[in-house]
Amino acid sequence: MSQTTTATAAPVRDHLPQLHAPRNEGMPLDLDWVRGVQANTSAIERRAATLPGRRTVKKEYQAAWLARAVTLIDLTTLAGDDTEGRVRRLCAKARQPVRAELLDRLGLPHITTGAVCVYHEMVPAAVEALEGSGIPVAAVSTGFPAGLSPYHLRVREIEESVRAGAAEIDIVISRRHVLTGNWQALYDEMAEFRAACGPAHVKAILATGELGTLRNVARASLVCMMAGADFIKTSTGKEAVNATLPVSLTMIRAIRAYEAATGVKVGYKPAGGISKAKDALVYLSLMKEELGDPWLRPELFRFGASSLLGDIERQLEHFATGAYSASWRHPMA
Ligand SMILES: O=C[C@H](O)COP(=O)(O)O
Repeated sequence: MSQTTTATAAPVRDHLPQLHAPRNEGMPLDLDWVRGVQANTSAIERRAATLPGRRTVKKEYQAAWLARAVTLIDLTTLAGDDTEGRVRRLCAKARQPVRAELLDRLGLPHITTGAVCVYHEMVPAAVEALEGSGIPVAAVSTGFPAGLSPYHLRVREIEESVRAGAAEIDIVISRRHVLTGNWQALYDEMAEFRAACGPAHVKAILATGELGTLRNVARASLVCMMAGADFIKTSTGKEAVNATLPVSLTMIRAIRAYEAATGVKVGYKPAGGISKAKDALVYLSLMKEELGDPWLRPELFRFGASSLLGDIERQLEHFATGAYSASWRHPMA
């Protein structure tokens, strides 16, 4: 049962400068709703298992879809040996992620990535390097990746990153609140983190690989949205298991349920281990099928990825020239 997703036109043609979606103002914690959420793990896993083998996008549209995927990448470096120089090179890549000549040959518009994602200390360098580009800087925060530094310092870290110019803050939640079913504590934490973000949009990293069950993933997604998360994000990239398709289905369906109840569209960011162009196409078709076209834009969908762009570039080069280039020709920074 191969269902083919077809684009009606080159899907990147309408790529606009980066805009954020309206904020999610949140709602009071509805514990009955949270406790009533179930996740049918075997059904979710069965559905997820059918996704990679399907022909998701027709061949003739693939280059355009891959270019679309580039516009959705939070181009990321989160390494202990990050330097301002590396971040500046990454930002140059974000401004021009694919060679102009290649895009011209494919008849595609010039594009940028969705954002650049760095640690707090690298925010000023990224802000300076991206000035005038319209590309937002995202800062990981709140004691990323474990989220176990003193609580007041986690709140302070958010405020400092916003002051340094980050337009997006990727916070990590306290996994223990999920594992102990303390939904009130998770809600309060998320609401305070959101308030500390001020005008910056907030992505809630659930670290799903550490939450035990898909039911916990579904409930944590819902609580974070109720507390005002603008995006929910799977992983830090540092857990043993990061973004997976079953987790994505679970979180996407929580987003759908939240929209049905509140009318508010919350964004989705799978992160960690997404490094192949073909995986990006699977995610795009999943978003289109489960949530629809609004979630194919940077306002509502991002890939958290450090090496995906290199593989997409190689595929685009193949579309343009018929030959693959070596991966070393596509350095990130
Ligand atoms: O949020 C982004 C992730 O840390 C990137 O993970 P990755 O290096 O596996 O692509």
